[in-house]
Amino acid sequence: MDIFRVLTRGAAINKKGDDIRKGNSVDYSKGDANKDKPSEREEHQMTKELDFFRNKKIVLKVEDIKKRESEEQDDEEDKDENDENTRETEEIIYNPKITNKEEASTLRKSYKGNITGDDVPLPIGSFEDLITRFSFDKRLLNNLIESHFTEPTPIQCESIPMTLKNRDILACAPTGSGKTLAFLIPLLQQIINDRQTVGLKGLIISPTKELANQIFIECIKLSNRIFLDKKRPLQVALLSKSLSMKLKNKIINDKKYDLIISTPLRLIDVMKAEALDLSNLKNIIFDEADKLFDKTFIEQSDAILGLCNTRNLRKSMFSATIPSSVEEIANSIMLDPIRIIIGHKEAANANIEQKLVYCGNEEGKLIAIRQLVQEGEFKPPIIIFLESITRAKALYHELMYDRMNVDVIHAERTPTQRAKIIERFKSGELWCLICTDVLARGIDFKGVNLVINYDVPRTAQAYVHRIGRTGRGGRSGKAVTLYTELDSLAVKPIINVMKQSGSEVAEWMEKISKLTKKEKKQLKRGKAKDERKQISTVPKLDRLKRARKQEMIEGSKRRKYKEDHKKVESREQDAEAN
Ligand SMILES: Nc1ncnc2c1ncn2[C@@H]1O[C@H](COP(=O)(O)OP(=O)(O)OP(=O)(O)O)[C@@H](O)[C@H]1O
Repeated sequence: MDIFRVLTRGAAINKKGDDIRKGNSVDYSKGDANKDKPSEREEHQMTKELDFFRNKKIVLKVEDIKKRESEEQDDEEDKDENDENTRETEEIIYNPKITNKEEASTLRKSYKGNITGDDVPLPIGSFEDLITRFSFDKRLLNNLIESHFTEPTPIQCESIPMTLKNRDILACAPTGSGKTLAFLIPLLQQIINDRQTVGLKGLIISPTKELANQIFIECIKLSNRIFLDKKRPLQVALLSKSLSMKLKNKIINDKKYDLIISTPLRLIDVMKAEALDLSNLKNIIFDEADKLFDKTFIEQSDAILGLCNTRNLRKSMFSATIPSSVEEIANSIMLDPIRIIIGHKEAANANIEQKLVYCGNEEGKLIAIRQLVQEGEFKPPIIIFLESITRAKALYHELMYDRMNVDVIHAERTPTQRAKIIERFKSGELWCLICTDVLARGIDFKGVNLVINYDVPRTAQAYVHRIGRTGRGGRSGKAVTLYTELDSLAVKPIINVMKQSGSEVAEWMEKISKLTKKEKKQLKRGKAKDERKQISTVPKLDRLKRARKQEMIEGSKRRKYKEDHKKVESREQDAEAN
């Protein structure tokens, strides 16, 4: 499989980072990868993306704020920070963009927003609107601008004013469309508004450690230098194993944090030990809500809600996919909720070009990957999803053998290993990441070019989230799903997603109807999963040779370790004798 060696020569990755917004993107400017240089049109698009301050008026205002801030810091060092916030916003005159229902309706039409509920507040048309309508905190606004967030995305236009009006919300918006900030910005503002109260005021629940960590990092950036009074900074924590031990052993005060981000089990463990004071909790957010209320997590989410029993607790649910079963749950636990749908509920992000590739059988899948390489479609960074740990490992070994720059993440890898691999992938050092569904949701790798579903996902939701690792933050991306004879049922929901997302579909796909109940049951039973053949295109004899070679290498490593160990022991004995 020399073909993969093509990938290890020529192309270079810019190791400074992958944030296209900071001008650092994968650099294909050398060797064979020269052809992958962004076209003029793409460059123009990138420049447009980089033009954060399209509205010149905002630039002036931001500069005004900063100038005044430094002048005032010199003059009035002892002034109460919070009084200053209010005065500052009163002095600067902003023109809100959305002032009436007609403007709101035009804005909503522009992003296909379907908002239902009683007494729905107006959306914001810019972050400026927050200042006029909600006395938005100056520091928070500065932190947003310093992170280059100058205009709200559609889900942010809707969810921020609704949260600030204390409404429960159920929000569904495409992958990579800024849902994290959509709940973080108003939550932090709520905490600032409630600055007199000491103790935990907000909880964010996420299904995986990686996602919880990502939300925490984003939250730290946004809450930077925000003080709730002269000496008390706004305190945010990720509920890690060590923090939960410290809370349980009373090494840390249970009122220390204003906001905690956690996975369900870790939180329940701390709550049950009564190591967190929940008496002042005002907000709870379920990110990836459909996951948190599906059969794997529902008991845990229910337990959390049972333990958070403060009056008027505001609840929010966010996801890129909200099936009707989750809507029912939301309606049963929320008070007078507002339902926000951006785009089509069952569609994938429209920036993703989706493709289905028929491979006949398992061998065909490896051949299809080689073909992608030959056709120049295999442009890193790439994520490949498989349905099980065993299969992810097998593909990893297969591609490793071909000297591909690849690593694998699944539940059997330690948290440290997972974090290191993610870091390498983000920095561009690692080109291709193989994984199971542990990374299918929420994780924000900015510049991913291609997602490959090596195994067809079992549900439309899983498909939307997996392919949503590309095409984020307004960029475009590609998703290729490989399927075999065994997947004739499993591709049906995917074809539907493709149709809903406006993707081009072949004639035969048009004819495919929805799954019948019987077919759904069959799919759930995972028939194809049991019947899939091992991953390899290498003949059996070669595989045996490979295994033998691997055994010899391992054996030689073991012998060397023993010899080294003996040498150290004898040196220590000599030293003792002398
Ligand atoms: N207002 C904004 N302006 C520019 N970029 C933004 C804005 N809001 C968010 N982003 C960027 O968009 C990217 C995707 O955001 P985020 O991770 O919140 O997506 P998401 O909707 O939660 O996706 P998923 O459904 O996959 O979890 C991030 O890199 C984020 O920094």
